[in-house]
Amino acid sequence: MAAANQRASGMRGAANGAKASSSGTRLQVVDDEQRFSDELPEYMEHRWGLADAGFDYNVVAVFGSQSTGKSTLLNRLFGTKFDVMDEGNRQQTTRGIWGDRGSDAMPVLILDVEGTDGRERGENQDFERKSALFSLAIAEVLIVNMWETMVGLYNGANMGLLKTVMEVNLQLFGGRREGRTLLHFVIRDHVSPTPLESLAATLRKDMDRIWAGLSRPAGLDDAQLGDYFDLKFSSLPHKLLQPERFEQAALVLRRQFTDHGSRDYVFRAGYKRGVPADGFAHYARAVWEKVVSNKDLDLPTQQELLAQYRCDEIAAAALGPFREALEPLRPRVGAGEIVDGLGKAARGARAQALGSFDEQAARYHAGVYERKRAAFVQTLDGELHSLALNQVKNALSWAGERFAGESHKALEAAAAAAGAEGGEVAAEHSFSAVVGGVRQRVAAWFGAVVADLEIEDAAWTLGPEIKHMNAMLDAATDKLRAAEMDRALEQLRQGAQDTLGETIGEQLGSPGAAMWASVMGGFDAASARADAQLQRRMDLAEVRDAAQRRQLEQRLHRGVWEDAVAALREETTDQMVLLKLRGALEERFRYDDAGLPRVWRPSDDIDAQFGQARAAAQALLPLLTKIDTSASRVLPDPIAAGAGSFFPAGFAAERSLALISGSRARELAKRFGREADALYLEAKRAMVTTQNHVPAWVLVLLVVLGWNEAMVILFNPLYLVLVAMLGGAAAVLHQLRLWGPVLRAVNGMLSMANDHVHELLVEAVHRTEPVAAQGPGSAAGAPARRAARRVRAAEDIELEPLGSSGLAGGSASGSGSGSASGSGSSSSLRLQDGTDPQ
Ligand SMILES: Nc1nc2c(ncn2[C@@H]2O[C@H](COP(=O)(O)OP(=O)(O)OP(=O)(O)O)[C@@H](O)[C@H]2O)c(=O)[nH]1
Repeated sequence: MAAANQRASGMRGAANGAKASSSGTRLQVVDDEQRFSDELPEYMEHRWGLADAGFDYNVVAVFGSQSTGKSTLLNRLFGTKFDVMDEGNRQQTTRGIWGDRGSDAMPVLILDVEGTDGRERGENQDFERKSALFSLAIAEVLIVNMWETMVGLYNGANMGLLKTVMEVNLQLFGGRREGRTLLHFVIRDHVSPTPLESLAATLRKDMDRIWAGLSRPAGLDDAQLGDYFDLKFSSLPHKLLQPERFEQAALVLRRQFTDHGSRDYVFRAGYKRGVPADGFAHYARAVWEKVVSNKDLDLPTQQELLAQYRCDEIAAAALGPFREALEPLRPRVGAGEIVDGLGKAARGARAQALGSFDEQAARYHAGVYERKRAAFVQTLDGELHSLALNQVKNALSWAGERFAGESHKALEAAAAAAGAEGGEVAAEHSFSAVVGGVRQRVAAWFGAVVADLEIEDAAWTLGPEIKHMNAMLDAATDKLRAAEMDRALEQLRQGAQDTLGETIGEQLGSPGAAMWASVMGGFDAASARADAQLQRRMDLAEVRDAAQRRQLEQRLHRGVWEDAVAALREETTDQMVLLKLRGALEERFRYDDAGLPRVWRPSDDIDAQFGQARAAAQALLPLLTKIDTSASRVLPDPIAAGAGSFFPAGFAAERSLALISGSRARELAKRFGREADALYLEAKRAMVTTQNHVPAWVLVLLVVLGWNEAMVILFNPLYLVLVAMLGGAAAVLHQLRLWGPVLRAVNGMLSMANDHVHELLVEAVHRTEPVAAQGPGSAAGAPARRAARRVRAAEDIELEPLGSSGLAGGSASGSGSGSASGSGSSSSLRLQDGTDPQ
């Protein structure tokens, strides 16, 4: 077995040089090259199942010379399987420090320590001191194993080593160490008649002597051995010579380690190191490293270090499930969802994590635990705060949308209700009532979301988010109010436009001197009504700021004014103005005072009538060129914009008055003149047509006188054929619609003939001029003047086009001379029969 153990000792762990046994549950905690095993935590947890034992476990170590049956004793007491030296090959069996758990679920961690005085180590006592010091520091019970024959010996009983170890122990772990250590002396091969008490007394004296001779650190001068150690003594018979008694005594001794009820039960509460099982591995390593480095070590400080380490470990372990619990919720919140029950889940995960932390970490150094707990809480709450803020952000966004959406709907419903009530907004449909109601609902919903996320003892609160939400709702309300006022302005403006448009259409439809007074009266009434309604709408919408109210009033006034101006401009387009002027002209010229259409007779003074009617129509044009606001009681006089004015600053109030520019007015006057001329000619034609009507008796006379000629034609084949041909040609022309070109050709021929006659006449007049010069009263002069008038008339009649500007100027004088009195007027009349209308 020793060989096997050697082989085991010879193996080097890849990580730390220490190794586990190839069989069983033993672990070489410290190898013979003083390296501490990395596997101890794993053994504590899985192989030995001690990690969850809390404080309910014990640590036992053994101290003694090499090959004094230490492993044999431990195996008997705890059912372990530490290697025991082969009888036939006496050499060191245990190298380094081995650990194992007691059998039968005994919650005892046993450390089998390499024996002292080993041949293999020689003079080098370094390891045996360190291992002894380590055992003394971490074990509650240190079994000091020795042969009976060693009792009383100083070196043989390892008293020298024990002294050194106790001395260093005092220096390293002195002062404030917690828990004493039981030094359990087990005397082997007790075969002499010397009673155990006697042997114990000897050893106790040796211990006192050692203690007295210790060099103590400052402050520990009065420290007693009993302050640090309890001493207990047992003996066992010779294993080889008295095997049965040995086994029985070993069983009795075992009960001292297993029987809680036994009076000799060795594990007392006072020996506890205060290290929970799950922190033991770390603690043991820290002690070993301190022992190896031999630096100053304060055990409570070490416990603090341990506590820090363990608390961090526990916190990290508790953080895992905490994050796992919240992990599915994070992406949902990140995607903008408002996760139902997030607060509950968060609080649950937090409580679980803290509970788990408290359960394990509370066993450690109180100060460290409190600090670490606070840090852990901070970590948890930090993550929860971030999650909560994201949820609140989503809720905020949703609250904003919901507020805007519901408010819009409610306002539209209110507007519809107001429409049904004839535009009057009832208080319950007012902006403040409608939006206030929605806001209350949204705020309550948001408050519930926030309340769900609050954590009672968290360092943060979501109060600022409520403020944020209120600010957001304030801003959204302002926006809605502005939109509501825009809508109100639009409605009021529309209402004003409807009534005012009617007045404007009516007044400008038949313009007159009182037109502007009526229009302005309508404008004043519409403005005042709209203003009164605006005041009410502003009150209902809680627009309280005076400047804001003034601004809205000005916007309304400007809007109503602009609509009025737009309507006026529509009424004063070129077409409309010409229509109005023509209408005015026709009304006076074509209709009589009774409103009946005139039928012109030769006796009528058509020129005078025309002149008066045209003058009256032309007088309307200046009236339409500019809005006359002088009759308005509402509009400022002079009309202006700016602070305190009816119109907002920047509005070109004065310019808005102009309807028709000067150049446009002149152009319109020309066009109207031409249209008037056409009307005049039409009237003239109508009179000529009346005048040229062929009387019935002429027709009768024509039939009577032409009877013979008709008979001649009828009964003369030549004439008949000729008439038939002419009739056929006329029918063809009519069918082919060629009368137009034919008539134009005839006209051309007539025109040429006319020119020729004209020349002849002029020539004849020139030849008769000397006769006419004899005096106006001469008989020969009268036909010549008539001929001359005919010539001038003929000249005038030929001039085209009809109705040039000369008519507007010349004829406006109302001279009554038919064709503008020939005073340079280009207005002419071509009569098909070539006669002068006068
Ligand atoms: N005489 C005697 N021999 C014993 C007793 N117990 C064990 N032995 C023998 O002593 C030898 C050494 O026993 P171990 O248990 O290996 O001793 P150890 O102290 O563990 O040895 P190391 O681990 O090498 O220091 C073995 O051969 C045992 O059989 C005992 O009580 N009396």
